[in-house]
Amino acid sequence: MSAAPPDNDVLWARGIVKSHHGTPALRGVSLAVREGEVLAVTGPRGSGKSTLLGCLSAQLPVDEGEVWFHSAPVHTLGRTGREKLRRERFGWVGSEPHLVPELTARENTALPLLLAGTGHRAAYTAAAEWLERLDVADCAKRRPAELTQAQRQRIAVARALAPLPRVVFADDPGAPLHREEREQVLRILASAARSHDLTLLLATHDPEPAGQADRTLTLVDGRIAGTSTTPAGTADGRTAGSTASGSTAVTAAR
Ligand SMILES: Nc1ncnc2c1ncn2[C@@H]1O[C@H](COP(=O)(O)OP(=O)(O)OP(=O)(O)O)[C@@H](O)[C@H]1O
Repeated sequence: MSAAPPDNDVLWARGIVKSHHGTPALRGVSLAVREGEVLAVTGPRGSGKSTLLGCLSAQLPVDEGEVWFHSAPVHTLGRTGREKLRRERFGWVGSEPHLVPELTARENTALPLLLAGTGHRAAYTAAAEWLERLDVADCAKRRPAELTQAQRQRIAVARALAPLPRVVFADDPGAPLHREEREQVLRILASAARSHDLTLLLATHDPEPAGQADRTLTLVDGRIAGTSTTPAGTADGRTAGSTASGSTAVTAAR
């Protein structure tokens, strides 16, 4: 086993191999994610994006390789340790919002805070603030069935961000939305992560959201095929510094 990764890397992985029931999904992926970075993971359908986010977010155990969250070796944790890490440090936004149908938008947003032991008043105040930031404050008292898909997805983003996790994983969060809504949700997600100094990993098969990211990794067939960086201070889709990389993935990813 190697020593813990450098302090300024919030996530660090080396040689991740992962198969689903014999189907290879990741074939040796290495990367480092800096604290506060917005990292996009792109690639065609089936290239391994969801599996990579699953392994990095402690949802899926790796078959081979190492995953570190700061100085904690995630790859050695059992199921309980992985659940605790996810609950306390990570946030997740998927392509479906999966809200609790019986609860209002505000109650859904407050739920992870309440489960983590935050007091009722503080949890509901934070939930209201996040709904406001996500521009869905007027939905606070409505239940998911009364809302549009775009509103539900914004509430799922508010719910993920409200506990201020250290890392937010977003797996194709714009997938069910029309282009304009998708771009808005991704922009809000990226800017909320930046303003609260959260690290954001955003998986998508759509190359456009890469413009919101500091850096973009491209996966092809379970391997990192390239990485590109967005010039400092811009998040408008201009990219520079592309590399094609396989065996030098760690160097390229830093
Ligand atoms: N639960 C599963 N059971 C079997 N095979 C799976 C499972 N999940 C993923 N796979 C396979 O693993 C490979 C990588 O899938 P993954 O979902 O990680 O890719 P992806 O890039 O996220 O795809 P998409 O853009 O369609 O979401 C694919 O070949 C996929 O069919």
